[in-house]
Amino acid sequence: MVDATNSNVTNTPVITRMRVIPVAGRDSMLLNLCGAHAPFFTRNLVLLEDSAGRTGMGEVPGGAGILRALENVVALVEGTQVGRYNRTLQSLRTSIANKNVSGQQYQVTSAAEAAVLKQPHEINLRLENVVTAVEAALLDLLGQHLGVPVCELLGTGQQRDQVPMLAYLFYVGDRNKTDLDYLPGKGASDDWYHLRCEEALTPDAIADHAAACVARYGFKDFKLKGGVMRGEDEMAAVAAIKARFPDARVTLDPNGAWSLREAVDLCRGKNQLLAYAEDPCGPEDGYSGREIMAEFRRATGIATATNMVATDWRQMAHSHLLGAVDIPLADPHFWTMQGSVRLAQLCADWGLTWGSHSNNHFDVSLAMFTHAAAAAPGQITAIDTHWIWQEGQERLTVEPPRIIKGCVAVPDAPGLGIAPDMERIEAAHALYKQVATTARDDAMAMRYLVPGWTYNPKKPSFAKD
Ligand SMILES: O=C(O)[C@H](O)[C@@H](O)[C@H](O)[C@@H](O)C(=O)O
Ligand SMILES: [Mg+2]
Repeated sequence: MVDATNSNVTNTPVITRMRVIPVAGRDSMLLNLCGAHAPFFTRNLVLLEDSAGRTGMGEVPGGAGILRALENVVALVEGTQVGRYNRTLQSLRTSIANKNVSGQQYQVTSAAEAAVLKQPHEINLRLENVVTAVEAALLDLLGQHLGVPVCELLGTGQQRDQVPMLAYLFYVGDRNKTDLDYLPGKGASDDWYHLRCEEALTPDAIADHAAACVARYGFKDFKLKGGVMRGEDEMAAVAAIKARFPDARVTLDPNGAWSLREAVDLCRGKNQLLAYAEDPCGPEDGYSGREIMAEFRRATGIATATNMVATDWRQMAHSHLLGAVDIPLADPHFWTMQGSVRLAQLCADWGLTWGSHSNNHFDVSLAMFTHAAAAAPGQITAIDTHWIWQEGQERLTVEPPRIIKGCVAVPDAPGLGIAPDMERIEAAHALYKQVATTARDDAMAMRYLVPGWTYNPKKPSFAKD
């Protein structure tokens, strides 16, 4: 009898080398509930080489914990067959679960993570990040082997040719008040390249950012990161965007900083302004974030989105029973690419709308988002991407996907449709070695603007008392 597990009897290529490369890129002083982005962000890159001489790529959040976990699974990936990618991913899940990754330190970097850290889901998110890095690279290789784009290998295959993205706007702090190494935007060739480096704290400044983004990328959808100013001021900023682009879909995401009462007061009757509300409120008074979001939704009639209260299947089930969330933001980096598309299939059948959350990322992740969204059936909402803050100055691939008319065209090329630029990758790795601390720390930069500043999940970070 033939041993079907023997790699000699089937003919998909074998993984000959797995490289895990931590990389860093430059960022602006973006404000959020957790503080201000430092001048550098980090990511973990996985490069898989196979016996056919091809390279597959995957990118996930930075941080020492994920890096170490990825390094620990190299032996489980090398020597495996590309065609048996699910078996390989399953062996990763088992191995990581057995090693109990929760024992490692994981630092709060964002409100989303802060909420998650209070719960055991932290473990799942970490595990899925590790799995996704390898999954993306394996799917990239399988797609190249079969001659089809990755989206054809996900769910029921490619559903669209264009993936809508949103303009992810932030309040921006004044980098001149720090001695940190933020890049100046002066003299940049494009309005947006210049503006994204300059202070933006008023509704007008935010609307100027929106306009510069539209001019460069043609967006029709906007999201403002809130949890920074007073709720009224943030709603005024949304109104300012809407005044310039009346047909646009606009949302605001204070990362659960508002109380239920505040959120209802701010949003009730604002259906003309807000296309939906992203995590307007969160857990309070002994009620879970899902329960509070459900109450918000009933009280305002405004659709809700989240990357905080429905971040895995178990939370998703509770969320659905409560009627808490219309738009789960199923970021493939923590749902896995296959998991994110499975959730999209469920959304399509259950009358929900699929979307995706993001963090600062390079162009490999942009390709991963694009393929997951391309395979999402039914109606989707324009997906988050931080890429506009990096586009034009950062890249790890030869030719990054481009945002044109608010969309990324789904590549026809096999795999993820990207090719590594090894020079750029080495440079981003060198930068990492120069600047990386163990984890992202948004409080550090914020303390330049507000001495002694500390994180409070229920207090906008930059609002005057
Ligand atoms: O500051 C940021 O980049 C954001 O707040 C993210 O960290 C966050 O995860 C966000 O994208 C979100 O939607 O919650
Ligand atoms: Mg969010």
